Amino acid sequence: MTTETVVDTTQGRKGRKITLPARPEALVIDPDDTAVIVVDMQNAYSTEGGYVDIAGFDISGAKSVIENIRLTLDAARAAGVPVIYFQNGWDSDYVEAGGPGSPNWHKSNALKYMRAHPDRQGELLSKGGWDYAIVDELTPQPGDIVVPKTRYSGFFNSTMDSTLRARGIRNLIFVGIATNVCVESSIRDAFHLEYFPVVLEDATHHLGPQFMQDAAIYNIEKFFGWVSTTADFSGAIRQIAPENQ
Ligand SMILES: C/C(=C/NC(N)=O)C(=O)O
Repeated sequence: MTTETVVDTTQGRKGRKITLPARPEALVIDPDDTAVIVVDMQNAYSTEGGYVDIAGFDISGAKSVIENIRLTLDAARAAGVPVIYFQNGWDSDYVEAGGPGSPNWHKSNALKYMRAHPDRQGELLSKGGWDYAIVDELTPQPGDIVVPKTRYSGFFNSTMDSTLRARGIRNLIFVGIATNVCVESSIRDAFHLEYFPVVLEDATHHLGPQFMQDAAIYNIEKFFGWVSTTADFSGAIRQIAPENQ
């Protein structure tokens, strides 16, 4: 069992340092090496009438998560920390979704729903459509970066890794939906690509039973990263906001 109480991600490099309260250890991070990653905050996953709602998943917790993400993004932007959105979906012909030769064809609940309800064909997770759009409460702002993705992990078939490396970003603060699908998938790949992933547990929502949220947070804390909260991140990053200098 580790006896560390603080992990210094800066490894002694010069630069600004803030301490982010987190589990299993607090993290010392350089805000200039840090970005907030907003995972798939689209109508598809957060809004009544969107894909996961009509597919039968419970999204009743999404509204509070949207508010916590809004608070997180306000704090990040005020401190000059980059905000990067993942946006999940495919072209309107679903070529990017893969055909029957792709496991995605067989596992995607959106594709399966549209095959069972042909009148909805072309509506779910289709680029340019309402379901694919970022929710109104979290519209990307000037200077934010939007990275399209076509699978659960934002590090596959996307520009994400080069977008981060080009900016020297190594600490990734994850918020979004779903904790146990695209958030955890992206955190796992971030970890394997040598990033320091942190999830803000009260700014994420799961798909499925409550124990899936608990399991995903356990997995991240124990094996793939660190866990913090909206209040702890906002409080830590506020130290470097220009009005507080
Ligand atoms: C099941 C699912 C999850 N998406 C996500 N953003 O976690 C999907 O996209 O079909």
